[in-house]
Amino acid sequence: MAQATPTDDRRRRSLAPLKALLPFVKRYPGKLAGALVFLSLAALTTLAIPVAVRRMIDHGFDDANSGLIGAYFGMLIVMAALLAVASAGRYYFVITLGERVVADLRESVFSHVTRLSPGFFDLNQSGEIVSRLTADTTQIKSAVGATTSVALRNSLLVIGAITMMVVTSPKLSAMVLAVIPIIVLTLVGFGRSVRKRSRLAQDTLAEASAFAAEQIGAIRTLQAYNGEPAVRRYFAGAVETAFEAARSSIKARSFLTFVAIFVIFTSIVAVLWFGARDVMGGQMSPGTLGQFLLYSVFAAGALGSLSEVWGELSQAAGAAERLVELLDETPGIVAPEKPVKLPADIEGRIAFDAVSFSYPARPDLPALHELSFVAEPGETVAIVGPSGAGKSTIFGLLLRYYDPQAGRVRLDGVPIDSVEPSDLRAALAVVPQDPTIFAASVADNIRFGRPDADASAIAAAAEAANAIDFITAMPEGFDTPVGERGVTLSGGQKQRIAIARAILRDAPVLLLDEATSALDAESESAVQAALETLMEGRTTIVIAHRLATILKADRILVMDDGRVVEEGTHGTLASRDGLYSRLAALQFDNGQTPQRAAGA
Ligand SMILES: Nc1ncnc2c1ncn2[C@@H]1O[C@H](COP(=O)(O)OP(=O)(O)OP(=O)(O)O)[C@@H](O)[C@H]1O
Repeated sequence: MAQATPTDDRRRRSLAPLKALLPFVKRYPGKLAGALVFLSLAALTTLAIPVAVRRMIDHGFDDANSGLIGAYFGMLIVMAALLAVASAGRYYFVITLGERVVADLRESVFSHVTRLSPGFFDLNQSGEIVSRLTADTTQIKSAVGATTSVALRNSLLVIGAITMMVVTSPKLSAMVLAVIPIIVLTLVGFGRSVRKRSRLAQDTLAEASAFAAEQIGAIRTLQAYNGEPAVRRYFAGAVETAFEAARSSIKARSFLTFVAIFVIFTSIVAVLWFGARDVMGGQMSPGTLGQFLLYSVFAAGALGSLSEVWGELSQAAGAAERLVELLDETPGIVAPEKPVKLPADIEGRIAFDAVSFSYPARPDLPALHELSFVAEPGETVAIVGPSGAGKSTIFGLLLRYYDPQAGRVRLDGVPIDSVEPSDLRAALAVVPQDPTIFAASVADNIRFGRPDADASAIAAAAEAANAIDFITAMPEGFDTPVGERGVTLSGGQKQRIAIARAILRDAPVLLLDEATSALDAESESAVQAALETLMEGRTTIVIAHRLATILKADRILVMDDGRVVEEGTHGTLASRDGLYSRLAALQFDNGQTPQRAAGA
């Protein structure tokens, strides 16, 4: 995604990206407080146990105090109960907090992604973004929940146990404490390397997901070209790379665990040896040694877990960093601070005024050069021109998917970058060449044009779009699911659903990208008739591929290489010896004579 800079590199070495999660955690002070209370309670109870054990060893076995032993055991059971309650409470609060934070994080990342402009998606793969939304957030879930709680509990335990060790026996403590810096340094050093490797693993995984999503989406083409083996090999390769990256991060973590546990327990054995000599020499009571030993085992166990947890937190930091990058991505198209309102009754005058534009993915290759034209209210303007001339780009700019580098686009005299993008888009209805059909019912697909439309409005739109016959013939009529991207529909049916959607939208300006694929004569005339209903009384800009459409247009703009090179009606343009007459001869005829096409 974003290019790595030296600052990125510095960030990459710390747990800092996890800080970005704080605002999400702070939204739930109740859960956070609950988690902290139970966390501290569990740690305190654990820390009290060795004291009870010492009293039991030193006094419980005296004949004089034999009655006390029952009381000591009773006390231990109360502590066990407390510890159990505190641990259960901690688990509940911490895990729900983790789940809550990740749910919020997913919502906000997704909602941010929907705000990003198409320019961002020209440069990033959708499958990769989905992987961030799922795989990375899952990794953060365990970090925010379980891992943080283990980290906090163990930090409290380490601090508490060490304090109690010093209180119990300063001499023995000094020996144990000498090894702590060794452990901490190893932790920090390995944490960095784990984090870097974990990020690499997540990045590779995201690439593999993006690849898989694309291939699965194109399964028909894949099979038609016998591309399965190559694609399988590629995916397996990507997954193996991700596995290797994960394994190297796990290796680093295992070694870290080995060092921590070995160093810690060796130092405990040493302490036990010196302590035992003190007990035999009468300088220390057996209970005190027992108490000290328990504290050092607690401290050691806690430090051991901390080393593991550190690795996990470093991994989560890698994932958080990727999400933060996505959240930091600013939309290329922003609403103006003080948006101008479009007139309530939009007439639909469209003006391009010396517009120059190149796509973010191809900054050096202008798609439009100082392009100017006007479409008057109610007028039908056909745009024709060779492939790559910039026809679709005009739609992209009008919909404000992108902003031009120079020049202005106006709707009813108002520059479109001074209005709220949603207001602008509400004034436009689009029928693309290859309409997007969602995996939903026919009715839901049409309702996409106006979400509050009722069933009768949807049926009326389907009727006007000449779609009603095939819809009612479907097994469940309007409620029939159409499959992913409408795989169960024919090309002409998809187009008519898209037209019904645009009819329902009832916007003053219609942007129509005519399908190039040949439909059979019957569905072609059904689609054509539906379009004519739709165009009535609206300003229509149509990227035209059919002579029938061109003949009906009020005006034709002929485009070549990002410029309007000719303008006029079919009659005037065809009689000139220009690009239009050449295109008309080659492209629009399609075996149809003008007369037949006009009458279709
Ligand atoms: N998202 C994009 N990123 C970068 N370049 C693009 C993008 N979309 C189009 N282009 C380039 O911009 C130029 C104009 O493309 P455009 O899609 O507007 O052409 P068109 O006239 O609609 O072509 P066609 O009739 O083949 O659909 C082409 O050179 C194309 O390669």
